[in-house]
Amino acid sequence: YDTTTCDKLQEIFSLKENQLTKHQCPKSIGKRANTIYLLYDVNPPEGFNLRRDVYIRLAVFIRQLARRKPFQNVRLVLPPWGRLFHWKSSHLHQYSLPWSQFFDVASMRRYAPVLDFSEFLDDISKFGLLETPYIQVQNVFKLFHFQDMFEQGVFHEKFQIISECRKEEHLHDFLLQQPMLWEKNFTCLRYQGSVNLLGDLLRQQLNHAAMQTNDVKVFAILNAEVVLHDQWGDREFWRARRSMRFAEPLVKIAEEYRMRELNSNKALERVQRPPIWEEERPFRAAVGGNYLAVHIRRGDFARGRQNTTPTLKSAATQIRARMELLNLTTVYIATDASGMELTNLKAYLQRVRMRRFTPESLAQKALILDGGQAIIDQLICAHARHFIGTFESTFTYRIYEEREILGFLRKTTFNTLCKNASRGNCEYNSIWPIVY
Ligand SMILES: C[C@@H]1O[C@H](OP(=O)(O)OP(=O)(O)OC[C@H]2O[C@@H](n3cnc4c(=O)[nH]c(N)nc43)[C@H](O)[C@@H]2O)[C@@H](O)[C@H](O)[C@@H]1O
Repeated sequence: YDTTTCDKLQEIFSLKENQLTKHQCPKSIGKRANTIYLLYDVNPPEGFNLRRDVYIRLAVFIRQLARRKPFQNVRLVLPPWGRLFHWKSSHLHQYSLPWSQFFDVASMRRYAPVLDFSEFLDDISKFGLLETPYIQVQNVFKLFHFQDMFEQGVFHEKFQIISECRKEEHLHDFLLQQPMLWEKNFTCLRYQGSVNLLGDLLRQQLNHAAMQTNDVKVFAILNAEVVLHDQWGDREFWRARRSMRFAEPLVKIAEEYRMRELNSNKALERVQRPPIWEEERPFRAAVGGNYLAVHIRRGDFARGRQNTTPTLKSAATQIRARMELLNLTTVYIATDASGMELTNLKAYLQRVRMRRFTPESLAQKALILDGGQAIIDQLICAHARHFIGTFESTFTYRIYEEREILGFLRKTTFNTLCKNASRGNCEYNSIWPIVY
């Protein structure tokens, strides 16, 4: 180490009382010049599956940014999962969860330089800050949409500082609840455009703060869902998406369930699943387990989207018809329906072999949590012979994507439950095929 670096760190983190000693200033600093950590978070009410899409926007951006000076050491920090609105099991601890609870972060890291939040804390501690409770965030940007997206009918990419902005009004964001983060500046920003515009914002910040050698900077973006994809559905999108493999324990539980309850296994399903995503190739010969899978979104959809969400009776009629058409005798139901709704659905599906995953014990539920249970549902739907989803549900979209990666024929995947069983005026989800 050199003492100038240590002095600089002292200054960056304003460690007035907690002076760094020579021993706290490790050699590793010299190897990691100009490290920039980009933290982000999404509007608290948004659900799990939109959050996955926001991650892809940022991962594609960070991967490309890391190729340019002075961003070679940029890191995207994955926001800890706060308690999501749809995670109803109030007896479970579901705060500040790492992404490794649900995803294979090592696999994601082979696409873009990402860190789970605890890894970020470890990383920071390498800079001799282990003893101090705070990590200084240089600037937190809270994003807002522009009121008028089109100036004289034209959509321009732009951002603009909102002068009246009170931090106290925005403290409910999960990220800001991490007690060790301390925001030096808090800026509200109107933002319109693709994620690449964030590159301009960061450059502007670095110009202001004249980045020194061996400097460390931490920035945070709140409401990152405001930034748009650079290119939705292109090769890079799909590479980032394919790198988001689920955590192994969840994959295992889904596999065991398919074997036990659906008489299905890998050999029968014949899906594409090489050990690493980088080995996946264009493939359209997956067969899938001998069952129909249906995602029936209820809850807020049943209340607020009545024009497009079928009643349970209508859904059951459509399920029966499709099973007859495909000569299938088992249906797997993924749903957020209440106990009462499930009883009704079963009544409408009498004499149909209907299956639904529930954790086998309290211990298993405590291990997988509500988020893991939803992922297991998605995995089981992804491996079915045929799938039908809910109109405009991101939960359904993620299953479509998973099936595209596994290599199913499109007609077995991009199906939508109609409002009415007669299928007149049915609204269908769009088809976004995989690109390699
Ligand atoms: C319109 C928007 O739609 C968004 O929902 P949508 O895209 O379906 O999908 P998500 O954003 O994931 O939110 C739905 C959440 O409900 C639970 N859920 C839904 N379907 C299932 C299921 O089949 N199995 C299990 N286990 N859980 C399910 C799960 O926690 C999931 O993340 C909402 O998040 C927004 O708040 C908003 O309402």
